[in-house]
Order: sequence, then structure tokens, then C-alpha cells
Amino acid sequence: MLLDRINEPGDIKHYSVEELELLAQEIRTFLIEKLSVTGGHLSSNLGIVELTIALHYLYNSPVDKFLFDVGHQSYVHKILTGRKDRFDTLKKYKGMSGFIKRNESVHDVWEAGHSSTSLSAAMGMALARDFKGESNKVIAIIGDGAMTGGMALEAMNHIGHEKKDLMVVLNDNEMSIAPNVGAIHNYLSRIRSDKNYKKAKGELESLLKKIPSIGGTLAKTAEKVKDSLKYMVVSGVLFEELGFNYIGPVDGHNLPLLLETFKQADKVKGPVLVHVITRKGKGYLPAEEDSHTWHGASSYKIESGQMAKAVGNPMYTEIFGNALIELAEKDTRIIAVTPAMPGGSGLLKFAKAFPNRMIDVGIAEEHAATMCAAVAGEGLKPVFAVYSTFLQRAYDQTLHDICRMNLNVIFAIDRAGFVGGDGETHHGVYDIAFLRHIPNITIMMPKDENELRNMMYTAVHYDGGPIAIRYPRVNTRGVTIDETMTALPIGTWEVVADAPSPTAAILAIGPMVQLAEEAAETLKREGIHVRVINARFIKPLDETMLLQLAKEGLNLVTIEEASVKGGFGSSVLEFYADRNIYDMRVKNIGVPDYFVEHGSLNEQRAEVGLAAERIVTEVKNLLPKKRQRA
Ligand SMILES: Cc1ncc(C[n+]2csc(CCOP(=O)(O)OP(=O)(O)O)c2C)c(N)n1
Ligand SMILES: CC(=O)[C@@H](O)[C@H](O)COP(=O)(O)O
Ligand SMILES: [Mg+2]
Repeated sequence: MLLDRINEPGDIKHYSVEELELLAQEIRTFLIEKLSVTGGHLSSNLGIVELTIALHYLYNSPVDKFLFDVGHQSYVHKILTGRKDRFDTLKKYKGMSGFIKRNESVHDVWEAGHSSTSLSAAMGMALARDFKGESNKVIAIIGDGAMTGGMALEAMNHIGHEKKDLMVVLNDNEMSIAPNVGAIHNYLSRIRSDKNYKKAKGELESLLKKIPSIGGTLAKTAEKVKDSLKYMVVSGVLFEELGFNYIGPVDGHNLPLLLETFKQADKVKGPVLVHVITRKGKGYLPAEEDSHTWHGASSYKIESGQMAKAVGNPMYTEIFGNALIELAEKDTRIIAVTPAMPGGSGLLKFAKAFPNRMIDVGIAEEHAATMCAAVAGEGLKPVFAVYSTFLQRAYDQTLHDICRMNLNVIFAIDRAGFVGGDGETHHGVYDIAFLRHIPNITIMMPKDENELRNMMYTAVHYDGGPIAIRYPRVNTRGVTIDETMTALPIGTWEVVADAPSPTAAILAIGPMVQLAEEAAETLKREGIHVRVINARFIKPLDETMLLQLAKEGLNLVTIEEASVKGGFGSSVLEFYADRNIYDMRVKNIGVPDYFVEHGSLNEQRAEVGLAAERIVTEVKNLLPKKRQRA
């Protein structure tokens, strides 16, 4: 196999085009085999095989810089840069990352995970290169979905102004995760059908030449018509107007054509955009026909080496999607908004039930947030469904446009906590810290699926301003679903376990409540009695309960699967400090101040000490010294 002989990009430089095409077939087979065991971003990587081979064949990584936008489609790059033998560890603990990782290879020059950063980075690398008087290539590989991200447009605006030598390869497969949306997508679609334009233009010219005498005048008029037609359809005029040299569209699976195209592009001075048309999932029919389902690891489950459609227990996401349908049936004010994640956010069924009430804005979290503010300002009930990590993009819009005007936006924050295989770029562990200090916002987290439903009911019937529900990327607790949903009194916590004279109280949020209950059982067996509190409102705190705990003189342990710095636990400390209550002994357990890498959820929790055993230890550490010795 050709693949066996590849340990670095230079190993393919002497291959013939026929051998490169054979290599592409081998890589596709390799990807399907490996990912049928490990999972991963299958369809995006199957679609970028020839393109990645062509780039490594023509250019010299790492001197020439390859910047993969998002980085989920960098498996072929990893294969060609000496990591094919690590694919059994893909997204595994201490194994190979599913994204570009600088500490993995010198060929990995720009990390991502969040979309639309590659063009800004390419501009930065070109700027630095020119300052240093170097002459390497800077090549950003960005998908049509990522191109809808605001950062990409900001960068293009600047690149077109500076006119530095750099290349943008637009990998256009008409798909984001779901089918791509937006005016840019529509524009690209028109270019993709460019052959129609060429045909129309040719026919128009030959027709005019046949008309004697007036033909000339008509031709001039027609020229204007043709030019206006050009401004509607012709390939790349949008990019040309932004200062790029546009080349394309070109078939991204035709290796000889790709090689020739890039050779042409190399002759161009200034920024050049090569528009490559690919098919997401190419080479694996189920993924070609339904690249949405086969986009990411959570979309399919591996069974006996074969890939099967998504199976498994419902996650909180499914409970959210079903409950939103129930609520929307009764409340026509409800509008669901997603930034390009309808599937991952559990809104596909909602979209079927209410086609005009599910709005996919593309990869545009900032826009989504401010749009929701305006929708709420007009008296409707926008539900902004967004992963915690991607909400980081909309911090200012949340503060400046939603909370400051105190508008009734509902935040459905999914993937709150560790996410497992996607690792540090995707963990939802900072939203408590970056939201709880903003005035007017209410933040909740359910301990189980019934509480999630009740929180959604609470949020829909709450008109006191912005309200957020955060829930994790884990299976639900499997409790029996109560058909009825009820409102929770804002700012009230729930005692889930108690004892006659507890020595301590454990304040837990979300899935940590279950760990706290387990810890309480263990402590009870050792004669140490504690109260377990489901601190289901992260903001506002249950001040009555906090003052009662102080009155009883209980030690406190707080636990959250979120940044301990600035998290829920620190808000408890602030509460007591603000009231000059200093004799409370409080221990905060949470995610420490470093980035936790990819692995399984359990491995990540174990690494940072989110475990019942840790709670037991911390409760004991807070006991009076004499009791600790007992
Ligand atoms: C800021 C941000 N929002 C959402 C996502 C989730 N996401 C990951 S890949 C992707 C689609 C990217 O589409 P495209 O760039 O066309 O790449 P393709 O998978 O089609 O090759 C999305 C929405 C993200 N990574 N970053
Ligand atoms: C690359 C990216 O950002 C998404 O594909 C993400 O990996 C989806 O995560 P889930 O699998 O949790 O939906
Ligand atoms: Mg795409």
C-alpha cells in the first residue's frame, strides 16, 4: 500500500498523479475503517481527501503554513504528516486530538475547534512573514459553513485591503453540519451552477453578432445586461470586489485539475481565493447521502465495526427538544434560534413541527444573540439554543443587547460541562463564570430530565428578563418523565437529602447532585451526616437557605462541572463575604485553572476530581481537627 510508505509529506512528492489518486482511495478506506471503531468527524474528512493530498504534494509544510478552519477536517493532513499509526487513539484520553494540535506535530501550525478563525490567523501569519522578510506560503482551508462566520468576513475585509500574498482555499460542499444557510451560501450555489451562466453568456454573444447594423448598438446594451448578469452570477465577483483574485469553481475530487489550478494560483500576486467544490462524505454512500447524520461522533454509534445510525439513551438534548415542542404547541410566541447546530441542539423535530419557527442563522452566534434580543423586544419568546462553548462568541451581545435591556430571551445552553472527545475547545465549563456577573440574568441547571422540563416551563412563563438553562452532554438519569411541567419559584434550591444534625452541607449543581448523593451515603456509613442541596438556581442564589446554613454553622462543600474560578462556588463565598459572615468553612470543587484535553467524560472528571470520593474527602477535611482524628 502506498499509505504504508508515507511518514511525512515529502514521501508523496515523487508520486505520479495516478499514484496520488490511488493514495486517495487508500486514505478513504483507512478513514472508514478507523472511524468505524473510534467515531469522529467522518463526512467532513472523506470530502477533503484529494484537496489535502494536492496541498501537501505542491507545498512544503511546515515552512508553508496550512491553517485548517475548525480543524475537524484535518484527519487527512494528520495521515500525511506521520500520524496514521495514532488513529486508534483518535479523541481518546492522552491520544490523538480530533483537531489540529501544535504539540502533536510541527505541521500543525494553527489550532481551532471554534469556526471561522483561519482567515484572521492567515492574515496574521502573512503580516509576520512580511515583517520578517520571509517568503513562505500561507494557506487557509475554510469550509462554506465557516465562511458564514462573522470573523471570516471581518478578516476578508482586512485581507482585501492589505493585499498581502496569501491563499484561501474555500472547501465548498454545500454543507455546514446541517445544510448550509445564508446569502453567502446562496451566492456560492449560483457560482456552482456557473456553467449555466457561461452557456447563457455564449448564446447571447452569438445571437447579437447575427443581427446586422443595429446589432452593434444592441451589443453594447447587451454588454451592460451581460455585466449586470455577471454581477448576479459570475464566479467570484463578490470575492473579487473584496480584493481577492478568485479562481474557480474547480472540482475538488479531480486531482490533476486541482494541481493545475493551484499552479495557476501561485502565479497570482496578492490574496487569492480558490473555490473548490467537494462532496461531503465522498466515498461512503450513507455519509454522502446524509452528511449531517455522519458529520460528528455524536451522530453515529459504532457497533461491531459497522457504523450504525445514532442510537443510545436520550441525552438532555432530546428532552429539551421534545419539551420545546410541547411548550410551542401552547405558546405561539416561542421561536427557536440556532447558530448552525439544529441537529446537535435537538431542534430537528421542532423544525418539522414548526418549520417557520426554527431559525438557523448559520455559524453566527453573535448575530443570533442580538437578533433574539430584538425578537424578545417585540414581545415574542426567542429560545436561543446554543452550545456553552459557542456561546462564548456572543458574550458582549448577551451583556450589551440582552441583559442590559433586560429582554426576555431564553438561553438553552447545551453541552454545559465536559464534552469528552472534542476536548478543551468544546468543553462548556466557562458559561457560569462569564454569565453570572451580568446583571438581570437568571441561570438554572437541572438535576434530572424532569427538572429540565420544569425549568423550560419556568423560563417560558418568566417575564423578568433573560433566563438561561444549562444542561450537559450526558445521558439523562432515566427517571420517569412527569407529563405535566410546573414552574419553579425563582431562586429556590431543593434539599434532596438531610440528616438530624448534619455537620456539613453539599451544594451541587446539575449532574453533580448525583455524586453528592452518593457521597452522602458513604459518609453516613462512617457516621458523618450531611445535607445535600440541589442548587438548581446558580443565579439568583437561594439567600434564605444560605443564611440558614450559616445560622446552623454548617461547613459547606460546593461542586460544579465548571470553572472553579468565577463559578457557582465562588458566588457562595462572595455571598458570605458581602455579609461579613466569615466563620463558614467552605470548599469549592470544580474544574481547575487549566485546559482539560480530550478523552472520555469520566476520564476528564476523574482527572480534575469531580467524584463522590473527592466530596467525601473534602467534607472530612472540613471537620474539626479532633473529629478528623476520630
Ligand atoms: C463558533 C462555532 N460555532 C459552531 C461550531 C460547530 N461546527 C463545527 S463544524 C461546523 C460546520 C462547518 O461547516 P464547513 O466549514 O462547511 O465544514 P465542513 O464540515 O462542511 O467541511 C459547525 C457549525 C463551531 N465549531 N464553532
Ligand atoms: C467540530 C464541531 O464543533 C462540531 O461538529 C462538534 O464536534 C459537535 O459536537 P457534538 O458531537 O457534541 O454535537
Ligand atoms: Mg461545508
